[in-house]
Amino acid sequence: MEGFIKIKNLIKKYQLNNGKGLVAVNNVNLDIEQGDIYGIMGLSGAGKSTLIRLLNRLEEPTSGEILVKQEIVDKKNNTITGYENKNILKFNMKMLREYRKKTGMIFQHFNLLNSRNVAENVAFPLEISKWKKKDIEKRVDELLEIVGLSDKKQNYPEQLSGGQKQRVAIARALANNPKILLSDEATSALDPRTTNSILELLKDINKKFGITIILITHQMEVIKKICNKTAIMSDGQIIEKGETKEIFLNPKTDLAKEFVGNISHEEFRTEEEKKQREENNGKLRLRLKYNEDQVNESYITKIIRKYDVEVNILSGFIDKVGDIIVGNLLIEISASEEKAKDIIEWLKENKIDSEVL
Ligand SMILES: Nc1ncnc2c1ncn2[C@@H]1O[C@H](COP(=O)(O)OP(=O)(O)OP(=O)(O)O)[C@@H](O)[C@H]1O
Repeated sequence: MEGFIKIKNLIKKYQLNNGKGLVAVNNVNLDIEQGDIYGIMGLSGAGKSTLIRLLNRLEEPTSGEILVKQEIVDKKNNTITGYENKNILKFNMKMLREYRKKTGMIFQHFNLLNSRNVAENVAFPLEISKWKKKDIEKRVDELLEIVGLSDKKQNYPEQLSGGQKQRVAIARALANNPKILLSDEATSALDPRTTNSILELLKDINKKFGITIILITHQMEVIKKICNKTAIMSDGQIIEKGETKEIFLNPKTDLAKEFVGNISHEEFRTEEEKKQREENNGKLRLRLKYNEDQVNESYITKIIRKYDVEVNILSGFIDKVGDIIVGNLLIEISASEEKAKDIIEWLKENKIDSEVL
């Protein structure tokens, strides 16, 4: 299904005490489909938290639209007769309350109520929704079963590990059968193994209940593990977005390249692609030096197009030797031996100094 959540030209400006303005979210456009696990990645201060808080109006935007697909219900028969996109920024308090019920949220520090035990924490949103006591008990049991904490019903938050606390928070977020789950750095306070188990749980919930998940993180590992789509945020703007696989295999911006750089992404390749890489007899590693006239020429793009190969740039810098500008690039090419020879020959023809490492 398309266009479940459409974020259009969204802007959030803060007025600072010194009188200056700060644009935390700067003209963001995103199209999130139903069933997506959409990851928003960025460095500290990029605007991720602000963006996610705008999605349930914990923050009010300065301008823009957030369109969310809503059911049109025939109240007489209580049947769904169709769907329409509604701008949640135009919702009155009653509509907003209904929307928030269907939009769960989890946080880095869990935000549990310490005076309530596990069952009472999970029951909390149901009490607010005025469920009957009997129904609450049944639903709480269901939810604790989903998150694997049935045996901790009577425990208090202080008796739980970080991972268990996050499971309680997830159960609570799911209580009203939400359609959307917002996750604000939900695994940032957890160790790697617990992180994995929470990510597995989120993936399960997404599959089983068809809940669309929007998660923000500063960990590319999190994106890689569960997100089918990714947006990279910098200085309030989305600078790159698309299928996670595409971003891992062909990052376009320097920031995305940096995020992806240190992480192996072999699993994004198909079996056929993997086999082909094996047949390629490994990789050719070259150090290229080129002069001022050649600096602006995109030789890497030319090599990729001409020889249909994959090139990884391992490092690169432009140096000034006296008045002469010298480019220095370390690259790795996945190519058969034959192709590798052709590439070296082609570099020679183009007077690019190459050294096989
Ligand atoms: N209430 C506020 N008043 C003023 N400025 C704010 C407010 N909230 C956030 N900002 C500023 O907006 C920018 C984006 O902050 P935000 O918390 O959204 O970034 P982030 O990507 O989530 O970073 P982090 O990962 O560190 O939380 C920052 O420069 C921050 O200082």
